Amino acid sequence: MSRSAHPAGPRHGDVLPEAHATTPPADLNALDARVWSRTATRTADGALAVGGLDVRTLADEYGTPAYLLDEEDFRARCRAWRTAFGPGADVFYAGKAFLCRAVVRWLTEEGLNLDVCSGGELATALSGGMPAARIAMHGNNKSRAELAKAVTSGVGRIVVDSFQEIERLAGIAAEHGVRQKVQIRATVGVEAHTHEFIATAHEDQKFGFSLTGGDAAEAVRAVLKHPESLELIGVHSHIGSQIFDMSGFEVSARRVVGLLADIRDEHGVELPEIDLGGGLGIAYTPEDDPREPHEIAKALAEIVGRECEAANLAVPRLSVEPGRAIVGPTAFTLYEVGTVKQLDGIRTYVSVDGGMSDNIRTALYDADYSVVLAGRASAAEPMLARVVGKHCESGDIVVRDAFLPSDLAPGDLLAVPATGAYCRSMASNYNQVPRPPVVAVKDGQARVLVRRETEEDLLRLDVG
Ligand SMILES: Cc1ncc(COP(=O)(O)O)c(C=O)c1O
Ligand SMILES: N[C@@H](CCCC[NH3+])C(=O)O
Repeated sequence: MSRSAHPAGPRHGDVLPEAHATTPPADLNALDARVWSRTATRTADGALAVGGLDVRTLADEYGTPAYLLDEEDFRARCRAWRTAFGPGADVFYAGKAFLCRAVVRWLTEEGLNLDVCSGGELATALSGGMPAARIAMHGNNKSRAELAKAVTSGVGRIVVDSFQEIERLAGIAAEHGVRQKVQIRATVGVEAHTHEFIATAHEDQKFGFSLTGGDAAEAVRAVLKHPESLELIGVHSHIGSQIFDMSGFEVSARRVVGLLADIRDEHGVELPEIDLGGGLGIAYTPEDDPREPHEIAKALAEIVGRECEAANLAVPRLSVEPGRAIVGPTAFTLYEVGTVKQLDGIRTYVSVDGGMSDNIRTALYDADYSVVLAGRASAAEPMLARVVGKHCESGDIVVRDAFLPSDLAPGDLLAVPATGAYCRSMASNYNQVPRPPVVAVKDGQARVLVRRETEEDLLRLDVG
């Protein structure tokens, strides 16, 4: 994803059929600020440290693999988004990127709202103390139970995604005597420049109501037929994920405002809100160049303001739903090297003690990551290697092509940055491998947010 075609780089005469790394970095021990969280640094003797803690100590204490989450960075990113959008807009953190109760508390304290898309995410949000009114619920196939829980908990909005769901939700809200606020998920017909699995606004896909096909207008009519149980507050668009190019968001904003104008013309109502979703890309490697929240906020406010003026509409309240852009850069995964296998003339495989069960993104989206030797610094020559996991799958790749010091050996610690989003939340127990813990670090203190799974945890579910 977002991967440019890199020419193969030289390495000990190896043949590198599909190498993506370019030339070795000038300093293999350097921590590039684009991919590392803000408190990541090297200690005087060269080890990686974060939140004031040396990864060697963290590995001893919490084991590997482990996700280490920089709380200060997380909070700073929340504040940057809040400040950029200001009091006239709402920032909903997309819980799917990574959610646990501590994160919910941080979000609540930092003034963010929360987007959930399953009963489990809703339960975590409520259990972590997020006021229900600040929760938005998504999903293309919410169950009756999930809808009922959302309605009875008092969630601030439900984003409806199908005609069946509109009727289902109207019935549930009526049953509970609730007038539920809803937004309509519109498919705005944008081909977002990202991996096809995570683009969501082109016509041929499962989410939302098509604008061009007229389904979005029909969905508005369907919602407005239930004035006692549904209150239509706005239109929602999410064009995809890991996007760098602002033009897709601009087209989306223009089309969403166009729909608001059509609704005003047909029904005589001006809807008070629009949500332009999440999707802002982050740097997984130093080649990626993401936009900052204030640039995004400015661009979106300008386009919405301009389009509303042209359509003679009052500017609606704007909301956005960043997930990856908040949590992605705040964590890295710490692994221990188990084997280093040099296949002469082919490549070097470095096996770590995790893999596709803690980071499926490389296998699923062909995603790029970077990696550094974390337990020490090294002045050895760079070698081009592939960092792989321990699973019974040859596609079990963590970092496809990485320059690491050639004195790398079993027992060394490696750290893969930018794994805060969609790694723990998409982790699996493939090969009955227990999922790693999430450990928050701040000001020299570490705190387990999500503990490591144990074999007992796995066996507890096995009741046959
Ligand atoms: C509706 C919705 N909002 C927000 C997000 C968050 O996206 P990201 O983590 O790319 O910001 C997603 C996921 O793509 C989504 O489906
Ligand atoms: N899970 C995806 C993004 C999809 C987000 C949800 N719509 C990723 O890792 O990039």
